[in-house]
Amino acid sequence: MSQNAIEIRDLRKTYTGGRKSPAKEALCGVSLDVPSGSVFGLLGPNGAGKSTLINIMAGLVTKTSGSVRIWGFDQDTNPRQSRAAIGVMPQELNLDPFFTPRGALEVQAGLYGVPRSQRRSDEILEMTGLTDKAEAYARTLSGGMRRRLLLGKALVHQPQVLVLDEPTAGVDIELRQMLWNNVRRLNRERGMTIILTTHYLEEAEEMCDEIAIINHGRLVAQDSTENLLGKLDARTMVIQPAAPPERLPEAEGLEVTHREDGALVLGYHANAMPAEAVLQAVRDAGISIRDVKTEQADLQDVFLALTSGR
Ligand SMILES: Nc1ncnc2c1ncn2[C@@H]1O[C@H](COP(=O)(O)OP(=O)(O)OP(=O)(O)O)[C@@H](O)[C@H]1O
Repeated sequence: MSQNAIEIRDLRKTYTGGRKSPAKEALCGVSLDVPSGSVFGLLGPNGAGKSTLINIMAGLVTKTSGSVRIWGFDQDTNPRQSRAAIGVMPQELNLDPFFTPRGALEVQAGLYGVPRSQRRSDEILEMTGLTDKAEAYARTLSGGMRRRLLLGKALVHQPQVLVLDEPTAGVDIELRQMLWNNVRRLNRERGMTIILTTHYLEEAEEMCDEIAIINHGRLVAQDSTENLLGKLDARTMVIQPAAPPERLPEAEGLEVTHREDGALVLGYHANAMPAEAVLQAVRDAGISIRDVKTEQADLQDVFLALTSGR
């Protein structure tokens, strides 16, 4: 087993256009490593290329060029093994309405060549909370139940890598909790590598060890969640002076603006300048502080900084 669950090199995808639509370059040379055992977040604005990337990994979309290795198996030279190593929970609730959950799991296991003796339908139904509905037609299942069944289907062949495409988009809090608890358990107890896309940045912040941000078909950042948040270390300190200042604080790397309401807005980078140094610059300017507030970056800021205006 390689150290990386997924290794992608210079991956490109151009959707060929039709008579009315021009060709679209959805991925413009993406290289990406997903460490095995991690919970990995793939983030980006709409149309960035996330689904294209996931669908190529899943073998559902054909790449234009580049290479994809899943669990050490190259997609081109070892298609069967690389496909067996990955399970995908898609975004769309595409289920055959006339299958029961148990039937759908059995068919999926059959497609992956899982021998009957090794099928785990009962266990998966239990895990996804569908035991009671095991024999109900899929068309009678609620949206939440369908989503859980899609998770179950992604797990029938016990893949080492589980990919979740927007698993919690539009789902209620209870189902979201259940999905995340399942995902955490699969990651912690079975060491399964999890790759997910989400629009909920707090969710990525909470769940993911590592995050890649993609925009316009290019990777714009990949790092541990902690480093990514640390990198964008822009801070703002808002100070209400006790009296109108005679001069403004000065220090290298400190940006100062004076607001109409008298407040001083101090912009600085926490990695280069501790808050104490900012306060010292304020005191050095002879300003006594009536009130102080700080704001720090969250993933939303990182995301905006990396994806806006490009
Ligand atoms: N089958 C297709 N034919 C032509 N263009 C496509 C096709 N699928 C996607 N695209 C285009 O490729 C680009 C990337 O789309 P993709 O669905 O991968 O983005 P995404 O990041 O997953 O967005 P979303 O979050 O909205 O799902 C978009 O401009 C999209 O319009």
